[in-house]
Formats: sequence, C-alpha cells, structure tokens
Amino acid sequence: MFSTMLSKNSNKKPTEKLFNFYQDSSLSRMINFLNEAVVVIDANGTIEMLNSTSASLLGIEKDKLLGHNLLELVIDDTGKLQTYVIESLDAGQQGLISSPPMEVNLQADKGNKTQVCVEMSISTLPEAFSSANTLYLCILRDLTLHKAEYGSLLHKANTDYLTGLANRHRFAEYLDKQWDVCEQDDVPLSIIFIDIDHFKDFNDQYGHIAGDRCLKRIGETISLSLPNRDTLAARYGGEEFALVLPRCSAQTAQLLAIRIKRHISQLSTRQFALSQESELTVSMGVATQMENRYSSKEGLLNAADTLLYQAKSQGRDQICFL
Ligand SMILES: Nc1nc2c(ncn2[C@@H]2O[C@H](COP(=O)(O)OP(=O)(O)OP(=O)(O)O)[C@@H](O)[C@H]2O)c(=O)[nH]1
Repeated sequence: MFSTMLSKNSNKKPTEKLFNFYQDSSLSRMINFLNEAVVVIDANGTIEMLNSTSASLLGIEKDKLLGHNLLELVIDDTGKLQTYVIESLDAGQQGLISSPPMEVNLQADKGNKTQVCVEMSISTLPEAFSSANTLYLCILRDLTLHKAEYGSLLHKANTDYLTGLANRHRFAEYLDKQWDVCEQDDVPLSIIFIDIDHFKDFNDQYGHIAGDRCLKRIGETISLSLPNRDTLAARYGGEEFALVLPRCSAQTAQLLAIRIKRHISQLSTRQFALSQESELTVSMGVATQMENRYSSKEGLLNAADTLLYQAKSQGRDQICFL
C-alpha cells in the first residue's frame, strides 16, 4: 500500500543509496535510542536515516522509507507546505537553521489510517554529523491525540451541557461573524428569542429533574425545526433559547417562529414522564437587521429582547415582531 502511495506521487526512483553510508554511523545509532520520532533527510528531502519510533508512527517499515523523499509523504493539495520545507532546507544550506514547528499531514499505513497529523520541526545538523552533504534532523510529534482532545474541548467550550445546543459564548461569537457578513454583503440577519412561559411553576410542580427533561426536549424540538445548517440555535440562559438566522428576511424568520411555536405546543408534558397533562407554551421575539435598521448587533439583540418581553407582558404564548 505504501509503495502504491509513493508511486502515485513520484516517478523518481529512490536516490543513490547514500543512506547505506550512514546506517552504522554514530548518529544513526543515537537516534535509535530516542523516544521521539526522528527522520534525517538531505537537502532534497531524501530520507537518509530514521529511527524505529518514526517508522512505527507512520506504520511503514524503516527499509521502505529509507531512500524515499519525505516531501512525497506530505499531504498538502496547495503545495504550500512542500514549498516551506524546501525553502527551509535551502536556507539551511546557508547556515544553521531551526524551523518553527509546523503542522503537517503525512501519508501513513496504520490499520485503517492512511494519514497521520504531526508537528514537524526541522534543524540543520552540525557538519560533524553530515560528512560532505548537509543533513537535517526532522522531529515528528504525533498530534492525533492532541487533535482529538482539542476537538473535544472545543466542543465542550461551545456547547450547552444540558441541551446539546450552542451555548451563549458560541452564540455571541457566531452573531459577531454573521453581523459582519450582513454589513459587508448587505444581506438580512434575523434573531429569534424563545422563552418558556411560567417555567418556575413547571419546576415547582414537577421538580427540577422533569424541568431539565423539558428543557432538553424543547432544545431538540428547536433543533429539528431549523431550516438549514447556517442557522444557529443556542441556549441563551436558564429557560431562554436564541436563534441566529443569517441571510434570513423578517418574513421568513416570522414563519420559522410560528413553526417552532407550533412544534413546541405539540409536545405534551406526558413526554417528560409526567402523569398529569398540562400545557407548555413559549413567548417569542423576532427582530431583523435590514436596510440598516439597527446600528449595531447589540441594537438588534435589544430589539428581539424587547419584543420577547412585549410578548410576555401581552399575556405570553405569542410571538411579537416589528
Ligand atoms: N429545571 C431547570 N430549571 C431551570 C434551569 N435554568 C433555569 N431554570 C428555572 O427557570 C425558572 C425561570 O423562572 P422565571 O425567570 O421566573 O420565569 P418563568 O417562571 O418562566 O416566568 P415567565 O418567563 O415570566 O413566563 C426558574 O425557576 C429557574 O430555576 C435549568 O437548567 N433546569
């Protein structure tokens, strides 16, 4: 599999087996003791030495890698990384270099993994190790675990734990971005606020656990009612939800609000494992930025909030919009 990968990328044969020369060198013996994945390349990127840790990182036997070009293993459609590595190597010919670490995807052959994400740093080896040719030490650090952990932390930082919707932080970030798009492209942007009516009474009557189940179910109902992937639904506060609707006119936002309200009203309290049937209603405020109606995103948010409180003060269970 690895040879197929390489032959796809290059018609070149492995370069003259200079690596045989280095195989028993003290450097080669030394890197084999290291826990870090280390690859030694020449100025063209040809792999002259590597240790077992790097071979196992890529899931490719050492002998198959020796003599091949490290750049052929780099996966980068733009070619920017290859250029960067080549430039670093060229610079290394002029003097000692130590490139800042960069994130690279390398071809691999590990079970069902055909690539591995690593942080690569390149430094020139002192002449004493290099004989006639300049050699470079590439240290590869596996980022797979780090990336998975980062992804999971990012998800947690942006998500409301109870409902799985976006949290307020993510809401603010997304609104910022969409406000800029709305200003630049002169397209509408709508906000919907949704607040459960008399939720304190619900909690008092059925308890907080049932209250949590109710919030979760309403979150799911909102999610399932969203028109497209650009719409962001967030839990804005305790029993309040908020939606950002990019490129969405006032009329479309109002129709969506009506749909969500209908779907929520179809939820029966029996679904929250309660014996008694009682009505669950929400109040909503809908505001749209169009024709520069608001001078800031805060103005837009205030408008949606004021409309929500108008809906509450007019008797709840209704939608207010301009
Ligand atoms: N179960 C549960 N309750 C919550 C959570 N967050 C906030 N609440 C409750 O939501 C209720 C909100 O009460 P209020 O702000 O008085 O609003 P309300 O009773 O819905 O009345 P109106 O909004 O005026 O219709 C409080 O009882 C909070 O304890 C939560 O995560 N879980």
